[in-house]
Amino acid sequence: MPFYTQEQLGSGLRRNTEHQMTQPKVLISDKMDPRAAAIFRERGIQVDEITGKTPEELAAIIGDYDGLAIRSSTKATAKLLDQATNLKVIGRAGIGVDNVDIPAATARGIVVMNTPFGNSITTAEHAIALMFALARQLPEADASTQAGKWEKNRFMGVELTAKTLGLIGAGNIGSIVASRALGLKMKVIAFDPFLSPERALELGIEKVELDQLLARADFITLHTPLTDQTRGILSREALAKTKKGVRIINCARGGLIDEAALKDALESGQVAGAALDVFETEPATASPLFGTPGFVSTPHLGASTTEAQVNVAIQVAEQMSDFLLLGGVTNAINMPSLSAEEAPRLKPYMALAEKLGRLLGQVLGEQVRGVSIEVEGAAAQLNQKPITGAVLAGLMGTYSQTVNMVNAPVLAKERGLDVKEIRHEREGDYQTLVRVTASTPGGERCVSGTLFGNAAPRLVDIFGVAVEAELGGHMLYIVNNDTPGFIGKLGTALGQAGLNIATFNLGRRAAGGEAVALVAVDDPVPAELVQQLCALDGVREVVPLNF
Ligand SMILES: NC(=O)C1=CN([C@@H]2O[C@H](COP(=O)(O)OP(=O)(O)OC[C@H]3O[C@@H](n4cnc5c(N)ncnc54)[C@H](O)[C@@H]3O)[C@@H](O)[C@H]2O)C=CC1
Ligand SMILES: O=C(O)CCC(=O)C(=O)O
Repeated sequence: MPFYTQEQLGSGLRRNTEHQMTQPKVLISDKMDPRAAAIFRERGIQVDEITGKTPEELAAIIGDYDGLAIRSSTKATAKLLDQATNLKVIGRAGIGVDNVDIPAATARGIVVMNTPFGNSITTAEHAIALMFALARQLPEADASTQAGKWEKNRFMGVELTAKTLGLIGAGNIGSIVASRALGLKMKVIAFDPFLSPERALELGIEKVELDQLLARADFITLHTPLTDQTRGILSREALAKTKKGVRIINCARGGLIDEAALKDALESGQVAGAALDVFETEPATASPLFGTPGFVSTPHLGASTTEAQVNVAIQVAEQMSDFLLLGGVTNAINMPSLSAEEAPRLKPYMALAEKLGRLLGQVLGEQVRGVSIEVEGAAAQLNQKPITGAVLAGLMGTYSQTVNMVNAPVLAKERGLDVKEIRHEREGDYQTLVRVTASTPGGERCVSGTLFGNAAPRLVDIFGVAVEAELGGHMLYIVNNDTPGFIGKLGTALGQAGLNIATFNLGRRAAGGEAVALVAVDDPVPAELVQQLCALDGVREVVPLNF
């Protein structure tokens, strides 16, 4: 699967093993609102809903699918993805993608997308709900009352008004929590190294360092992803620096808080209350924290409202369908976005770019040290990233079976390929042009192409020689001395080898100088014929090409 071609994406069809065209197939492997499956079906995608499978059971069936729609239960590990031989897209109906091995997916050319906003209000509301639960000890009071105890004097709460809320992480969800907390007349401070002072001002919150937040906050709520920097951000040492009697809420990810240290801090009274929706190990069916006074928990319910689940189900199904049917890319973690509206306009450019990359890869091989991709005229109005991805996929596709637009930029970087992007808004000789220049030890070599009728890719220049050729199927690239009679000899050799010529395109640097022929033939060119052609008088180079 070197490149998601028109056949693989955008036509709504896919090749099955018998090379027949079939509908794309999606597996929904976690419990999801039924609207997701309905959307896939409405858009002509086959869908199976198979939930609760073990990793081994999932590995046995995943090879059948083009798309995998998940929430947080399915673990898309490298081991599972090894079996996912047809998979093109993983859609996470939610925000956190820590259950997906992103580098493994990228390396296999699988786009990973999430739905970053569909459940954020719901999760922010859950954090606020837990803050109230802690402030007024609602779970304990409820349990006691329903046990017939009526312990009115046991449950003395605290007001939220005028208290300081410390946000760790003020992104999507953190900023919604801030707005709700400000409505409750709390003072909000935030530790987030990526929060700009302007944004803090706009949110009406104070940006502080972590130690200041620990020292000042009456309530702390966490809203960061789990990364190497945030793991254990509320460590034993950090908890010791908090204001005595602080209350802590975590609706983000388990692993942000040292759970053993939290238990000790609750028992010592340093922390008056803690509410966790997320745990280091999930499902958390046992935890030393369970039963600790002041501890409240929910089973990762942050996103569990009807509204949020409908939002994320619809969004993930639409995004995955757009990708599988039209090539549109929205909210991808490992690929630049490409809207479903942009995708049809970009598609012919991506086909052109892929062919130019493939041409360079086949002619120059391992000599290519870097590429510069220039877009000119109409092409410069478009998103250049997909064009670059397509050039790289074509270039590296000549020696890698696994490269595609998704993993090409990463693979290029890994291989030390220097990639440059240049944009010329003004038209040159053509209304639209893509030029790819490869740097090689022997100097720069450049090919250019345009679109005829805004749709049909054509090569217009190869290494400084003007030609006009459609790149497709089996071809021969021949460089020879421009002498009378050469074309006749070439035609005879091809005819004797039983190879039918489909199209013949010629160009030359100067009369009597170097000439170039691009010949499209109906069948693959046998190696013996290449040798025979190399031996013809005046031939300098013969390269069989496949597109
Ligand atoms: N409990 C649940 O069911 C749900 C949990 N979540 C989780 O909530 C978390 C937050 O989600 P969003 O707000 O949408 O993410 P976001 O990406 O919009 O915000 C994360 C914020 O954390 C900040 N951040 C990153 N590294 C940091 C560090 N070292 N120290 C302090 N701040 C740092 C970022 O700058 C960003 O502002 C994620 O972990 C997500 O997976 C999301 C939805 C539901
Ligand atoms: O799908 C869920 O219930 C979990 C949501 C979540 O954790 C997320 O979106 O990051």
